[in-house]
Amino acid sequence: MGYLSCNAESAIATCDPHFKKLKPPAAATKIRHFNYTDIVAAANGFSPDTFLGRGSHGRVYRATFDGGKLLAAVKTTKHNTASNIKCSSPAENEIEILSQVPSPRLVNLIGFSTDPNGNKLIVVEYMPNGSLHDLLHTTKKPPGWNRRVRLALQVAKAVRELHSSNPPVIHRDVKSSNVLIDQEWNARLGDFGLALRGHVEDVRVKCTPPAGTLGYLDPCYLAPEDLTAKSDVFSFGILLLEIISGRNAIDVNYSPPSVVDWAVPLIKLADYPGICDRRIPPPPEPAVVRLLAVLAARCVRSTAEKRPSMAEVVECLNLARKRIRASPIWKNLRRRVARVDSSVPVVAWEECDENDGVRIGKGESGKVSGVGYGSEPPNNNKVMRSKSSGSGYGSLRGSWVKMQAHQSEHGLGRRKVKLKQSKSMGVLQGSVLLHNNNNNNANNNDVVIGLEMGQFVLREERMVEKPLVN
Ligand SMILES: Nc1ncnc2c1ncn2[C@@H]1O[C@H](COP(=O)(O)OP(=O)(O)OP(=O)(O)O)[C@@H](O)[C@H]1O
Repeated sequence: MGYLSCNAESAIATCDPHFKKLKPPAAATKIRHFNYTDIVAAANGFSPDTFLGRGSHGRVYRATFDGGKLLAAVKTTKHNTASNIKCSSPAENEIEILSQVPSPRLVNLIGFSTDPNGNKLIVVEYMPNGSLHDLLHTTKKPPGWNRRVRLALQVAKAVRELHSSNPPVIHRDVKSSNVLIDQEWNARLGDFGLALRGHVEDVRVKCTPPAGTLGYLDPCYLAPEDLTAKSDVFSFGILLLEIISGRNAIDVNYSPPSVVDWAVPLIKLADYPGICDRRIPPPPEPAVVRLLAVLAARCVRSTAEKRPSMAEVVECLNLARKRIRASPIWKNLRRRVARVDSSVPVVAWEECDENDGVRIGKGESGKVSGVGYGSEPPNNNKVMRSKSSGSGYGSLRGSWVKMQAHQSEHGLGRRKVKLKQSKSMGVLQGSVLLHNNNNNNANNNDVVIGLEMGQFVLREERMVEKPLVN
């Protein structure tokens, strides 16, 4: 019983079994300075068969170094001439930050190079299973709840690690396309082009204009001095809503298009099934969705100070994960799998779930291809494809933000949509107690989530019958 809080900020290495399984990052070793000609050869002359994708700063290619021993991703970049502010380019920034905070939770830096035009090339660890965006929005078989919670937890731990490093790192671009999936299907946070390392009072942090991706950008972050770690918490909240609902941060197939404006009112009404991804069966424990939904709503609250810290977010997600794994269905599944093949270590199977076996369709170029959805969005227009396009830049009160437009094939054919900034609706009024909808499932350990005046309060306690009092 009691409010959730986390005092385990520095306990990653000792308390987290997942961490122990992770290999030490390549970046823990020396950062390499590659010859440009070696990079060209390793990426097969930047041919289409090595092309992985395109971002707002350039193209990404698969490259093989050291006689086939090292598989990496090479990010080509161009200096952003649109900005008249004297600062390092996103590529230089990424190299600087990633070389200082190697972690098995991040897409680590292996090395860098410079092309004949002076543009930087960044060599990072290769992530063979695409991005979380691909996994959520373009796979035939979207991930189930266990996998979703596990991925959310891994991202949360990555952001917590950044925030607790000294000096802290604020990522500023937490979003599903910047979460890549490694060989063991672990989530890794990448793309540090916009990240800032330093204390809030540091000159560099104070002088850097706001930046981020529309749809994920904290509405409180309008001037350099507004930046705090809570801006990453907001973006993580959007990501969590995306993970719960399977819909994009901004999606014109929904009304309202912003996931915050759409989901938070439903969460206020305790309509948790209403925000769940309809392509997958409901979670074995209904309380898990409540926990996730309320956590996401707390993260996107309009008052930054009232949002939880990433340490608290990790604590909540740990609780959600434990509840899924403690459910009878999940225990049965593990027991049955262990019986079928006793030679397979249970730990390996624990990472799978009811929707495992996700395969990402690859086009000729090796880029993940779009696949039709198995269910319909609320407006009953069948979405055949919902895919993040390359980002452009737009001006938001004098600052530069990436605009992540979502193209949709929607009866009228493909169209590009100009997006509006998403607004937070995190502040709640009124006092209400949200009971478990399915009383048959109630037991002494049920999670009861209370909504109190103006704020979400998350408690784990025994089932109670009367409303919470302030
Ligand atoms: N380390 C990597 N391993 C494998 N694929 C990668 C890697 N890094 C990026 N990609 C792929 O390359 C594509 C472009 O990535 P990039 O990070 O440049 O842009 P983005 O995150 O999609 O968009 P933005 O630049 O707006 O943040 C993505 O589709 C991503 O899946």
